[in-house]
Amino acid sequence: NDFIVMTNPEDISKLYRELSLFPSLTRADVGPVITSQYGGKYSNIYTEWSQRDLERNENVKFCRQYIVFHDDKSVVYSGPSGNCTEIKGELLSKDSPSGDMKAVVRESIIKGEDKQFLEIWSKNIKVKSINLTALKKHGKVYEDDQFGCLVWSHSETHLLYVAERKRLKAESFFQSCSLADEEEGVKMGKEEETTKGEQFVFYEDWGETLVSKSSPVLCVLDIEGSNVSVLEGVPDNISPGQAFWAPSDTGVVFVGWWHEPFRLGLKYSPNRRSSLFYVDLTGGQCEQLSSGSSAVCSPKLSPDQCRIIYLECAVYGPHQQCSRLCMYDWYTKRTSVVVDVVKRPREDGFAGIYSSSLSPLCWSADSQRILVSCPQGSRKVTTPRHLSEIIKSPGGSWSLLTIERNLMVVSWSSPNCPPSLVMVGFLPLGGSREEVDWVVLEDSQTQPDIDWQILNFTPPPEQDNSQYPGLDFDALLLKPKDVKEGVKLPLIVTPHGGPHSVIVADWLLSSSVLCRMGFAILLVNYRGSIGYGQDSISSLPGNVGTQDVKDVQFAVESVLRGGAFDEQKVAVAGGSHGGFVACHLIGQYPEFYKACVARNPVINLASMIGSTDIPDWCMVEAGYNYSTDCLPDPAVWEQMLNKSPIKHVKTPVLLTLGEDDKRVPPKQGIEYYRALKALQVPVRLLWYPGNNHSLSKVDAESDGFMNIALWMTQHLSL
Ligand SMILES: CSCC[C@H](NC=O)C(=O)N[C@@H](CO)C(=O)O
Repeated sequence: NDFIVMTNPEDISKLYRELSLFPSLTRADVGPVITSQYGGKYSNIYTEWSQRDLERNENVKFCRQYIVFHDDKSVVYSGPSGNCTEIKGELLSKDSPSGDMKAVVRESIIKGEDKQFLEIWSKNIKVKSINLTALKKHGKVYEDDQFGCLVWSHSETHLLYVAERKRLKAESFFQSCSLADEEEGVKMGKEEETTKGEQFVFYEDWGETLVSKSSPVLCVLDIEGSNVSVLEGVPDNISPGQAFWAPSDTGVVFVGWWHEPFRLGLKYSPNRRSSLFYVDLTGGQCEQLSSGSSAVCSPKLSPDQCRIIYLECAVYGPHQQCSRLCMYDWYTKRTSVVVDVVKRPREDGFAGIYSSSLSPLCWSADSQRILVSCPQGSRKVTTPRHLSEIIKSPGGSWSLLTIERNLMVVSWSSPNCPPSLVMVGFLPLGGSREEVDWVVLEDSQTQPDIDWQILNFTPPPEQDNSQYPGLDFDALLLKPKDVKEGVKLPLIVTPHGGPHSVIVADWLLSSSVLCRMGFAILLVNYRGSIGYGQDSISSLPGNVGTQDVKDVQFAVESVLRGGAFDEQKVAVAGGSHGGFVACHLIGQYPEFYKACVARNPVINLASMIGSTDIPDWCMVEAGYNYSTDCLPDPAVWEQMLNKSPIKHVKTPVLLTLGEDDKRVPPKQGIEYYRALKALQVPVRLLWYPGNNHSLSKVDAESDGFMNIALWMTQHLSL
């Protein structure tokens, strides 16, 4: 076995640096159709990208434009127009529907203080710059993809956005206003209203990644008068977001999340009670457009402004579920289900919709079809409304960035191809069987040294789920290419988090670097993952720590039987619920795994329920129903403890924890660290300040990767 795994830290960091250069596509907008002086028609395509900058220790955002000549049915010529430009300080931006203007919400530090501005650009002039901070009509503008939006009215005279509700300045009962403050107030012509005794009042927030987001309000800028107003009429017990202008700009449609009796984390949790609402601009009346007993998100108005499509799922239960695609008819006020929940994958392969956000534009030009990108097993595909028309795609993952007048912009990537392949193509007419003629705008660099495949597994009869029998699952296997015969590779097993999420055949930075170092990586989509039908999802709650763990072990042992891997050099790594599975694996199969890495792992469900932003998750995954008024019950706690991985362990563990994680508080990892120390098991703990659940800040991610790689090489004795 003369195969050498890369172990030198200098070489590993060089490789990481090289592969981390590939940017990812975050957005694409198609501009209006322009007719050139020679009669040819073209549109500009604006794209935004994100790239890690290891030197500056930040993710940089940049844009690049392309020009696409077409005849409304096919692309005639396309190419980039100009080079990339870095984007700084822009929180939100949006071109007006005609393409004549652009709105930007910008953050700028002035004299050491954060200020927010709303800018209007026309041609090459910034025609307005409104200091939103000085106006004091509201708090900070929401730039997140849960609530945030920046939307032009159809008339292009108003802009709609979401911001934190204004809070009165809180003062102590014992503090008198300083002379300087008073003078400043008098100079500005407005003395700020203050309130006493409210300084330390607790404000609930919406949890992980949405801390400091508590009470959003809908705001409208009247561009002509530079006047900002906060919309009235939204009920007080509702947090509004994902808003857009109703047909003819008569009012605003939005998703409202109930925040009573208290807020629960929203990130990765589209199962929160919410509804579609309409607030009328003249009377301020608010109307509920969808049932109040489900969870809805991502409403999109059709180009003919007659219908709204949105996603719907059940409240509570598994956090990610198979969604229903619903349609609300603006004029008949009737709602229909366009695509229902799919329990088992159908004959044609369609397994249901698993998404909590549709693309910003997803309608065909005739307002008859919808395009959705979502996982179907280990692949991510884009499907039009008629299911038989699933666009046949090569392996890998397709993401729809936008569709405008039937011109689709997609990004494609696979485990050996970074996601810079931007393609455009026209959606064939409804009913036609024509294939899409894709044109590549930005090519990508395939990694010839990485081989990958999708493996399918049928659990053995004794591990079948009696309530949901006959469920299969699959896994992605990445291997270094062209390994000599007889060479046995070290194997890193990776269960995903969630548990109701999935690893699709996408570009995965850390897996590709580990693969180039000489490891094989097995990423297992155990039963309970999304993309395989609702039954698969429903089969896991109550069985966490057993079904997921056994599926992963079954996949690993099946792969090892193939003889291509070194049974003495198997390690496991996972984050969050994936960390829970990893820690269970080393507890349940003590001699099998030689090293373990866990990022923000769930260690003890019983102790986590009181500190996570999603206590319902602990109840549901332990097999119980959740209600907001449920009080601690010793029998439930006993079950939660029994299902947790804090057991006898011999395997060395590397823990990577985010100080600001609201989802799986780092105390979970500390609990495990202490147990391992007491057992005298080698453990190393990395503590990342300023990081939350994902540990995705550039320095935490790159430092975490290096430590993981070196932990593996050390404990697999490479
Ligand atoms: C109470 S923590 C639940 C686990 C967590 N689920 C949702 O946030 C999790 O596993 N997260 C995954 C992403 O889905 C992760 O990899 O962080």
